[in-house]
Amino acid sequence: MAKKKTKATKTKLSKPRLKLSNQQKLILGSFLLIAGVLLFISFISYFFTGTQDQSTLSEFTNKTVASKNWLSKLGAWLSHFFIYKGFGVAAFMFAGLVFLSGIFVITNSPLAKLRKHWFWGILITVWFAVLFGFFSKTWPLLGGVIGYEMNAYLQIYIGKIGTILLLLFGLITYLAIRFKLTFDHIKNLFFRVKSGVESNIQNTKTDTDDMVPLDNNLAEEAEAIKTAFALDVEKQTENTKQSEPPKPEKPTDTAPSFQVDVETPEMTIEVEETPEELSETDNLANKLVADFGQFDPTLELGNYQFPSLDLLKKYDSEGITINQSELEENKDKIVETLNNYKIGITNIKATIGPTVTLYEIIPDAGVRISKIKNLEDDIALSLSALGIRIIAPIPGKGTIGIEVPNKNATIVSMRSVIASQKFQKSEMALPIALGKTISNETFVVDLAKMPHLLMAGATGQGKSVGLNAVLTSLLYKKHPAEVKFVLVDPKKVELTLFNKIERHYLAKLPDSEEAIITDNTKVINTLNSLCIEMDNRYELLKNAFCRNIAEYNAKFKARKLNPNDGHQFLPYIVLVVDEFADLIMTAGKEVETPIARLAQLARAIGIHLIVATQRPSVNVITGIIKANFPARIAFRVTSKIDSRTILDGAGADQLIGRGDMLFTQGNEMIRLQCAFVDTPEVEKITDFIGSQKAYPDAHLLPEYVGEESGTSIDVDISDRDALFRDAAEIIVTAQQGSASLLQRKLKLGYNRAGRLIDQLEAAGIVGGFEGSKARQVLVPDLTALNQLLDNENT
Ligand SMILES: Nc1ncnc2c1ncn2[C@@H]1O[C@H](COP(=O)(O)OP(=O)(O)OP(=O)(O)O)[C@@H](O)[C@H]1O
Repeated sequence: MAKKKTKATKTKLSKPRLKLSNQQKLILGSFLLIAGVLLFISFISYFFTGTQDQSTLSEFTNKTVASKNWLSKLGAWLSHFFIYKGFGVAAFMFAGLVFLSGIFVITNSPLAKLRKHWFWGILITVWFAVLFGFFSKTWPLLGGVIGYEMNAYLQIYIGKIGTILLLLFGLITYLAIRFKLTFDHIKNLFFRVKSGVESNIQNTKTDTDDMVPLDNNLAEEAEAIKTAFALDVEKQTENTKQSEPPKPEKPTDTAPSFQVDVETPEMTIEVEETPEELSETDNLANKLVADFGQFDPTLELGNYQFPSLDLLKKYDSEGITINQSELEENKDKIVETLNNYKIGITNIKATIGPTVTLYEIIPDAGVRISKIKNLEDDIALSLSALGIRIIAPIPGKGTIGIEVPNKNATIVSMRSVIASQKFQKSEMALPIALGKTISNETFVVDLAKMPHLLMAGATGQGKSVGLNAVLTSLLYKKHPAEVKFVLVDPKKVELTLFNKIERHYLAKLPDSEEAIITDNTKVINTLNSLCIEMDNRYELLKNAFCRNIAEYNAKFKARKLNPNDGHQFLPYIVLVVDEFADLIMTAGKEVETPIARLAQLARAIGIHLIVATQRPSVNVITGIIKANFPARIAFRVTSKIDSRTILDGAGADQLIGRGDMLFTQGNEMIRLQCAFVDTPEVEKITDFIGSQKAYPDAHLLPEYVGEESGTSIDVDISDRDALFRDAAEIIVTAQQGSASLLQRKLKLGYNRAGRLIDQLEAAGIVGGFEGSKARQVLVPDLTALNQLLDNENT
């Protein structure tokens, strides 16, 4: 907008203006105004006094000879010059032009416009002079000498008809250029005149006309079209600046309708020219964007600084070093082992990665691939190395790959992947720099496209580092307004550092104190709250006619969605669950159901899940979870079965650990070295972000009222759980009214334990729900409990 304005001013400035002082302009302007008026008066007077003044013209300097002109001698001379010797009546145009010039000078209007008026004014004058030249013999004053001479000159060369046609051509050209006249306008005018005449005829015949029924039919149709295009008719009339055709004096029902019917085909052509109309909301949105610019979600933390690369550590052992002797040695061993089994090779090529080197071989014709695949252990034995993986064949390459770990692995630093062009220039919604591939290329993926990530690996193989790498990537690329994390960390120590950025990047339940969830019971509430958030977001998307969060946010930024209707900019939400196995063990279905629901539905509304587990067994990673997590990362696992569970194939058991991983998004498997980010680095980053201005609170998720908070529950004695008495005894003995105690002691799921607590409350054994505190136990000891329960039964 600002740009547009400056442009407009520039164009205005470039138009020539008079370089005079304001006083000089006033003097010159008023002189011209007066001159225009004087010319006009003298011209008028000329028609009354011209003939009498003829004789005085030659006596201009003679003071004794007076002129009859209203402006005396000067008037007589000027009018004679302009009208008689000049252009006849058309000379009035000069009076007008001089007067107009005065106005332009005084108001300091652009001279270019004035020049245009003069140009067209002179042309009109000449045109009229030539036209009136035809009548010069009878009325010489009409066209003046110039008009007469020009007319006569043209007649000599093109004759009378030619001159008339030339004048007509001049008229058409003038109208076309000045008033943008088109053929359609002429046609319209013609039809109007024609229909006007016809309607007059109709008027005289209406009483007796037996064609009325037919006309009525036409009339109905025409009436509809007429209403639809009423606006256009008006517009056309204005544009062409033609005078209105004679209107029928008092139109009858049939007559005017018939008239419109004739016009219809021309109207249709005009419709195509009509610019597309914007809806009211679009207009308003455009106006708002023009006034305030696009909505900027980052404005509240406008001064937020992204962490700099210096916060990340540089490692000495970075960069690939080629150990030629190691390469040769491995190559020889591979060739030798294969030869021992009578497998010939036509070609061998090595690609050195940060942790492993890929040897690509092309076997002789006729060698079975499965034969090489079966030699995995033999090759591993001959190379005396862990983690040999054979990829036979490498998809899309027509070679067989043998991955051999390097003797000295190089660290892939977080700094190197964050600094890479690929990451810095990525336009992804949620870019993650995972690490480097075997060909040493930085590997960047979009979490929003995955859309959820499952991570598994035995303890100590790099899962936590992997999670940190994911979170760090997002911190380096996304503003606090654009992404929020929900962190679940049952181990309580892995993600604690992120507490420092609670008010920038974390989301939590309204009543919870800690943003990072470490208590398994709270996870259920959070997951259910995320489900509510998901439903709310779907509602918003539906109302905004958007299919996904990106479309919705783009529309919101363009101010097409009204915040008063509940619309708001939606940040992406990334839910990170560490130690998923632990959660499933303690809460079972109660966790699985909302996780599966989120995984199934949340992709479009910007909630993405990252679930990490140590134990990738089938009762943790159930079929329903697996089906909804197409993107998986496997660090080293201990068994082939675990590898199958997580990757649907072997391979993860052959990794070498320390961040060596396999990544799949459903199809091919990519071996990567995970970027390494150490705890002090994460601490520095979170310190840096945490020290900056933050939002007043963490992003609040919708409130979820869990089952635990149920108030008055009347439970029938006969409906009590079979374990009711046991539960009551445990609670009374421990004097602690908590569901988790029952879960532990009775090995129950959360749901059943919660129900038991409700029943205990109804029986008056424990008190009401008290938020995060355990319920009060109302029965002091087992004797009292027995008494109470016995009394109930009688
Ligand atoms: N990408 C990596 N590059 C180099 N070393 C790594 C990498 N990832 C992990 N390591 C090494 O492995 C160690 C263990 O990693 P990490 O703490 O991530 O394991 P984990 O799988 O989370 O274990 P646990 O499940 O017990 O928490 C790290 O302290 C580090 O020394």
